Amino acid sequence: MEKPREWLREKSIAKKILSEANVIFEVVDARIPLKTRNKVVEQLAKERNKKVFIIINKTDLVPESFVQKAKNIIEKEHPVVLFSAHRKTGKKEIEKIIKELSKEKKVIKIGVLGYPNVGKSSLINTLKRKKVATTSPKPGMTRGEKLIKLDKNVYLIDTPGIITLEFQDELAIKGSWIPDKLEDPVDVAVKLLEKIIQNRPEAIEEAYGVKPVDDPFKTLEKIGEKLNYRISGGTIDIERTAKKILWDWIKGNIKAYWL
Ligand SMILES: Nc1nc2c(ncn2[C@@H]2O[C@H](COP(=O)(O)OP(=O)(O)OP(=O)(O)O)[C@@H](O)[C@H]2O)c(=O)[nH]1
Repeated sequence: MEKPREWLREKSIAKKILSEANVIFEVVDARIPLKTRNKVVEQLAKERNKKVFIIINKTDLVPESFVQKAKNIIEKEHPVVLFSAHRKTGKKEIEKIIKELSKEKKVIKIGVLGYPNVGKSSLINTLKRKKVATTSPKPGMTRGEKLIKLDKNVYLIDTPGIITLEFQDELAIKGSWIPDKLEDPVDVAVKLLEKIIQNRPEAIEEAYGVKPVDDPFKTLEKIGEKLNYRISGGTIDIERTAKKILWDWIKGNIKAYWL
């Protein structure tokens, strides 16, 4: 099958970074830590013998026991750091890793990779102690790669999110696709609600004050009703409700998580 040009461009960015970097920090989202691991990036790193550290970011959004479970699974393959750019936890551990790495080589270049919106720029800004990378809840805000000097002989390579060949729907559920650009936001919001209902239904009640029902579409309607999103004639504006739910998910306003 012919690959879309976008995919080839991304894969070539990933390849370039993997050849330039001595080591990779792959950032994942603590709410969906296994789903936001990028298999293409990890495979490319393996082929090039580059060590991968998995930085589980946004740990402030999930319980400690959940993230510990994810850590135990991922640690079978790669070293893991539990991190929160918002709370600045895990920073010392990462600095220790960087210190160790710089003992092995004269110049260290760390490629920071991961899906859009997982917090790559936030990680870089935390390590740099000031804002050098643009952060935004809008996925895909980092454009082009950037070399950031962290210390004498230590550099970070900031990158745009690597998503490779995936469907928009799956990306949106990973928080990596702008809801307004989806062809069918209602369908995606229903899939997301289904996941939330399966894994942590109380997150819906916490976010919207609405008790979820087994049927995710009915739950979406109930949320729209509660938000009072209506179109002329008074019927629920399903599409607006769907986009609101997807944005809330991206922004971390819905406290659900799964492996
Ligand atoms: N709750 C929480 N939110 C975070 C954390 N780190 C980042 N975020 C939020 O996640 C969103 C994305 O963060 P960025 O640092 O811009 O993510 P990125 O991976 O560089 O994004 P792209 O530029 O789209 O590739 C922003 O709204 C951040 O405020 C964290 O530790 N906890």
